[in-house]
Amino acid sequence: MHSAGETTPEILRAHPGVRHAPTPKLDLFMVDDFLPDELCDALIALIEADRRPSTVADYNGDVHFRTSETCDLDVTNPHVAKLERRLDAFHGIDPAHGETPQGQRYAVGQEFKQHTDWFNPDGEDWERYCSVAGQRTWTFMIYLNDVEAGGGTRFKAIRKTVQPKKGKLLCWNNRKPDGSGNVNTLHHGMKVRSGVKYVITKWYRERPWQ
Ligand SMILES: O=C(O)CCC(=O)C(=O)O
Ligand SMILES: [Fe+2]
Repeated sequence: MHSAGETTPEILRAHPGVRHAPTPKLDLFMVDDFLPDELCDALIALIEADRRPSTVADYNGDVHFRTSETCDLDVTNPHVAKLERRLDAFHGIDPAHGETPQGQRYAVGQEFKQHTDWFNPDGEDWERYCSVAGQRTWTFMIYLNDVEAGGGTRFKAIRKTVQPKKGKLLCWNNRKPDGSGNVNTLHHGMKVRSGVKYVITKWYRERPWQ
């Protein structure tokens, strides 16, 4: 059995074309062509139209840690609703556990340095971000375009860099089997060298988000 904020490797692997990174260190999955090109283009247009500087939790003093821009997507928009339905059908997680989906935009030279998506229970922002809905469980990330150069997502613990590809989904479990944060999920949204990079990020929580 798994809880409402969860999915399982078995559920994910049941879909055609899903690849599982061959490592015991974390559960990481990829699938190409998860979103059709037209939907990627529509989501890029939404990100272009409404973006703000990205923020971080537990600020570490490095103003260059996350230099991208973020868009809080409007879930009443039909393209965003389509994205959400596609995700729901894929992972089976109760949609109530999902945070508002975001778009991220990286221009040349922008990056998100190595971090985990789970929050540090001893960190100063735990109360602010996790007191109601709890820890992040799963991360779903979708590349919305092909990037000319750079912009890969690097998982150092398994020496793997995932290259952006239009419509490709990447997802992973942020926790170890005992529910605590898995440091092997540390990842780096690497600098874009040429072109612009757009991604969707959708995070799930242990308890309902809203
Ligand atoms: O852009 C990437 O490749 C990684 C994005 C990311 O890690 C995040 O938004 O949490
Ligand atoms: Fe991340």
